[in-house]
Amino acid sequence: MDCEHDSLKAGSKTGLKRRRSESVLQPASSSDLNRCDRPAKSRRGEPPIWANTRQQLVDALDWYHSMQGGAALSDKRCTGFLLDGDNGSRSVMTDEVIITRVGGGSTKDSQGNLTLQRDQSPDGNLVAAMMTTMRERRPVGVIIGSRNKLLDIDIPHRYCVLDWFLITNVWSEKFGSYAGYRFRLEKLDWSKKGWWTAPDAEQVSQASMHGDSNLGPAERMCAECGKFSQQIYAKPGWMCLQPSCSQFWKVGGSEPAEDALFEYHPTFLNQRLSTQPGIPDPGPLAQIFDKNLSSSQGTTSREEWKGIVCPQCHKCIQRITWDAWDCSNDPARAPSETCRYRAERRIRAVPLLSVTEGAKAFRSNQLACAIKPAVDNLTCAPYEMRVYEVPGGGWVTHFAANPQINESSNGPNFLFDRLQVINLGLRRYPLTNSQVPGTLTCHFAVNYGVPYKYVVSVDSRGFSEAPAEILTALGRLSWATKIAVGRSGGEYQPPNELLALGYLEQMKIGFHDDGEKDLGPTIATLSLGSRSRMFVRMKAKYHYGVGDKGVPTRDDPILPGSLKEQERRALRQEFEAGKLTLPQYRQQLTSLVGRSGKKEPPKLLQMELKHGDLLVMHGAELQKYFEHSVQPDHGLRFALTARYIETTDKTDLEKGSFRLQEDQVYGGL
Ligand SMILES: O=C(O)CCC(=O)C(=O)O
Ligand SMILES: [Fe+2]
Repeated sequence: MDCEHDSLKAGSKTGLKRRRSESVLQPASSSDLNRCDRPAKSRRGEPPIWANTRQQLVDALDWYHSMQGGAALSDKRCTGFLLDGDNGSRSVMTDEVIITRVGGGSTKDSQGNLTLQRDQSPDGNLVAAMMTTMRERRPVGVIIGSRNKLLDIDIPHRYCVLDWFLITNVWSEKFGSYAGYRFRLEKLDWSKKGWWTAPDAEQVSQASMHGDSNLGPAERMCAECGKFSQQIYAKPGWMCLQPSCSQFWKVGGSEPAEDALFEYHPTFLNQRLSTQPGIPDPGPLAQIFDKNLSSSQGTTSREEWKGIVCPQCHKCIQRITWDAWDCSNDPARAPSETCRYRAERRIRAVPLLSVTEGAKAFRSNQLACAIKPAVDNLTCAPYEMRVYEVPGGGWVTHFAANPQINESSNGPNFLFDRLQVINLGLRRYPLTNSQVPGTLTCHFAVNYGVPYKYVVSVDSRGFSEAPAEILTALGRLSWATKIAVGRSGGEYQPPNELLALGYLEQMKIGFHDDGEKDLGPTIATLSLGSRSRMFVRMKAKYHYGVGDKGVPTRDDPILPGSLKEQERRALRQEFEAGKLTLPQYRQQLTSLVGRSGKKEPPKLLQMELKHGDLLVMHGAELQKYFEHSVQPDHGLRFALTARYIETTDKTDLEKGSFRLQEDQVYGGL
């Protein structure tokens, strides 16, 4: 048995006591990232896989698909677990065992500690998945984050993979006033010490390696409920762990004091369950191989833009550039990183027919629309022009193409083929307002002309450096913009910026607006390749009139079609007439809309964008109060979007100026 753990003490509410250093660990805060109060111990080795951001892990590891929270679930099982800052009280980590909280159902108190707000249910997704995974004895990949304080080593990177572990126990305990779940993880392979252990840590004894049968079960039956509970703690002693029992979490009839000392029972801590037969072999934590040794041509499949583990430095690297995996191309790269691994991948050109043929027609409800378009088959024939007037939000004009348009010289078919062979410089950028720092867009982008900074901050190349195809597209976009704006009586401003987006399979652009401060009110897009669906909806804060925390939206115009529009207007009038105080107005508004600000507002427009189609959004309100998203559904797609950006910056103006060749000017067919 590994004696190191014999008298391991779990912390009281104020922290954790551990025999090695007897120091008290305070809850981690973001300011003490990577810093310990005592000198860090040296460690035996390096992590087999690591990452700087959460999305790097998620992109490269099949078993860790979770952008928030600790547990990664798949098919109602837990496949991976991240131990970062908030482990909760009584958590411990030894060389082979981790005991921590299941997580979920908590909020942070004023000191940043996670506290439960209600009892955690055994039927909740997380707890149920933990239990199923334990019962089925499925190995779980474990990652440690640098905010974790359970180990007194310097954790070398923001996220480091530990190893495969087994969930051996899941049980309930009391945290403050509520019952929550905790679990015990045991390293699957004890034949090698983990990289995180001290270089001089004792090797695991033969008895522990094979399971120590002398330990015997430390279980007792509760005299009150008749159910068995394991003895987790030597101090304060055995407790019934059935939350429904009146004796739950009690020793001798009363609950342990807030500052009681908890000491794990050696039998519980050192039991070895991972030697039992029937545990599936999880294989390697990731396939690590040099992509330079496989084909240098890629496909447009999802596999192509997954992350890989760098064969040289073992960092999870994302597919950031269109045509390479490049370890140095990491926006979160630390100054100490020197790896230059790069695997070039040209995406094999796909014929247009492979993305336009064979798509199943959308069902009518997939395109059902609250707003009916005015259809005009004459003005721009053979384009069919569909004009949607969005109440309170301007116009969306859809120019639906046909084969005659697509096959014409310099037309959409030609552009689709060409964009696949020229080097556009497409790459993924970090999202600016993401909740999880470092999250990259789910599409590739490149900006030409005046720099455009809204959705993502994209470097810009001047139109003088742009491939001819970009200017050809600009000619068509200018034509559509002029017609759409003219029809709605607006003032035409020629575009000076073009954003090209590239979508591989399963990529998309989520809901966003294009309402940058200096951005003109008109945005035109040319779709090439895979068919896609575009959605337009009112922003939640205007649809509901309250934000997701229930606070009324400032300057809410109460748009036509917004939720409880009439009632909201009446309430507003009462408030403005002084019949309601501000708190009364807020309270009545919130109860009127049912604090539904978190639910997704309904989609007002659902349009099918096909190869060759042009789409123009016109009206500043369309960007201010509404948002749009696009979901390609059948493979490779490019979207070329032109805008007018107001600027006085000389360099930017120069970047945005262009002259079209005669064959790039477009006047319709
Ligand atoms: O892919 C598209 O069609 C739309 C792109 C878009 O919304 C944008 O570039 O802002
Ligand atoms: Fe957009």
